[in-house]
Amino acid sequence: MLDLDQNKLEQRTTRAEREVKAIEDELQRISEGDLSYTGDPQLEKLLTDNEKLKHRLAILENAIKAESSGVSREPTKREVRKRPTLITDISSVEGNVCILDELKNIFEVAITSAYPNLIDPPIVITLSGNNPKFGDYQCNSAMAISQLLKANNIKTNPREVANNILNKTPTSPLIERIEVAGAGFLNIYLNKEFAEHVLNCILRFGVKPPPLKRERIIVDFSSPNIAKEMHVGHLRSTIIGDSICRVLEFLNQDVLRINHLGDWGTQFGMLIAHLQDKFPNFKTHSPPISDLQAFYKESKKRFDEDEEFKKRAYACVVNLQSGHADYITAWKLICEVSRQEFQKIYDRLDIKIIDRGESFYHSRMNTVVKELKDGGYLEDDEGRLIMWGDPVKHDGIPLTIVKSDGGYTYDTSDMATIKQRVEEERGDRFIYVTDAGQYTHFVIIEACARRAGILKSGQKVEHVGFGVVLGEDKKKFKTRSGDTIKLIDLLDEGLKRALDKLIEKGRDKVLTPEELKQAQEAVAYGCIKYADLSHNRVNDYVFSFDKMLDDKGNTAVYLLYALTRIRSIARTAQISIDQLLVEVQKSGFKLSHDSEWKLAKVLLRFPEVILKVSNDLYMHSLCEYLYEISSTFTEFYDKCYCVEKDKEGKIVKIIYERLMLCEVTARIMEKSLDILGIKTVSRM
Ligand SMILES: NC(=[NH2+])NCCC[C@H](N)C(=O)O
Repeated sequence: MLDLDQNKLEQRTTRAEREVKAIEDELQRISEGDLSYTGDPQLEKLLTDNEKLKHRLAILENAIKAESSGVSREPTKREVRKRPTLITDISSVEGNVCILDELKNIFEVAITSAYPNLIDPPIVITLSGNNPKFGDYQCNSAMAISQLLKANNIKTNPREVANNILNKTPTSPLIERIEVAGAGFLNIYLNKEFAEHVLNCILRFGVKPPPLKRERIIVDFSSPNIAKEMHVGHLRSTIIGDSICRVLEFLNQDVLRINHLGDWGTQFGMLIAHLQDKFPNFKTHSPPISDLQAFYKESKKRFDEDEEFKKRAYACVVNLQSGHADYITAWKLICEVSRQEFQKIYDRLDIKIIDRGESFYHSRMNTVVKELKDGGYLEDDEGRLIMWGDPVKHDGIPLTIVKSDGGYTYDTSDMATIKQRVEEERGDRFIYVTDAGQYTHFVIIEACARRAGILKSGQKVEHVGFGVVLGEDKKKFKTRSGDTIKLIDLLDEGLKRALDKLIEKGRDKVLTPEELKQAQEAVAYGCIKYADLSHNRVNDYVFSFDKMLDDKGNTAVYLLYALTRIRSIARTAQISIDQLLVEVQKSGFKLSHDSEWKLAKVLLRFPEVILKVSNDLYMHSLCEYLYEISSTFTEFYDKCYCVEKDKEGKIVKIIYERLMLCEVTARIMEKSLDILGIKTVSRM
């Protein structure tokens, strides 16, 4: 009986143990991701698909590894780049040729034919700097290529690579010769004949832009807020934004200049309430608000101190938002007063811009909010609706799309704005010029717009940020009494200081009153713009009239003087541009003196400087270039006389080539100053 029981018990134990073992095995397989035990056909299919994908992934990973280590292999069809078309004949070249780009093309051809199996080899061309020993430009690809080859167990050294590249470099009318130097540099010497031809073209046809694919570019700049002051930050945005538009317009881009005025928001509630009290008949008689800032301050004071007023202000917002006619009229009146103030600044600085403030997007905000809601992009956060740029990582801060009271924010308006610019304006490039503090705002706007599919690949968002303006004491820019400086007052002071400077130099005695006034304005506004543009915009900058009106160093005054001096050379020679053209065609144009050649090479760089600036939007490179032209010109003029006079001051000889260099220099300087928004004068 006992035996029998024991037997049964043993059998049951073994069975149980077997079952436990089976369950354990299954658990093990499941935890390793193997679900095959289920026998579900759909799952089976997914599992095989998964296996296939894993295999594919391994192949791709290997390919990526091979590529990043620079392994050379047969390039795939897609990787074979279209061979660039090179310039073969000088006469086909015009004055707008970008030498740097052509050299890149030449060396792309050379390098890809020397190393056909290298995927995406580095094509590094730079300006050689001041030492003529290193040529005019350099190709520095040999070192990097040699590294790539070594990583792939191909024994070589940079000099050998440089020589291989040199052997494959096609001849070009741009290049006189190329030398292998040092550790494998390729020093490139430009061809004088080519330079002479280009300068001749500029003389005959003017300064022409290098070709660039036309894009629709929306530049959002200036953008002050209604009823609040337009401060020095907005001045920076205005100056930088205008100059960016100018360079893009010069390059034949389709530019839309937008003033994204802060013309919508809760501040209008108190402004309207105050308007109703102060000017009850505002609907029939335009209210004489001369100082909107003071008006703003008064209404703010009442808003903060008077509960009754506050309630009315809120009611006004509701009425305005719902489009009540009287409230719209009041709002328009207030906006108009501000606009007229802003326009005074724009007129003085010669700024063209289209007003399209936040209110323009009022109804579009509803649409975008609905779309974002429907798309499942919004999350509830204690009653607010927020959107993350990255829904998984939650990097940075999210946008607040709808506030807990149902209202919209700056974020909402910028989402509606970017959607309008993509879908209605059909923009390719979206540029925002604001203080550096708004950088993250635009990063998140871009991320959210991409996430929501508003922005497509190929469409670029660029935030052009800038630093704070400081006073000479390196503190926040304020008046002596500590008030914020009104822009109009600042411009007036500029005018006064410019006139003082001109009188100090005795210019009032030689210029006509009209010329003096022109010079005064050119100097005043020119120096304010140039001081801003000539610094790397991301840095804070110290606003100093003394520094910007200095006629030595890299200032507008120095450049404007230099330009008038160059212009006066042809005037003393009494040679018109037509005569100059005839003479130059007769004698042929030859660069002989070293200083002429040096100046010519600087002038030839204009297209590459313009293309660089239009791409990175750092205008200070153009200012540095202008300063380089002007100092190279001075060096040339010191060494090379253009007009020879006898003891009595009678002209005995004119060197036309040199007058021509003067003319081309002046034209390139004028064009550059024009791009910076600076007016030039013929006499100063
Ligand atoms: N789309 C934009 N958010 N543009 C910039 C607007 C600048 C804003 N009004 C300010 O004063 O700071």
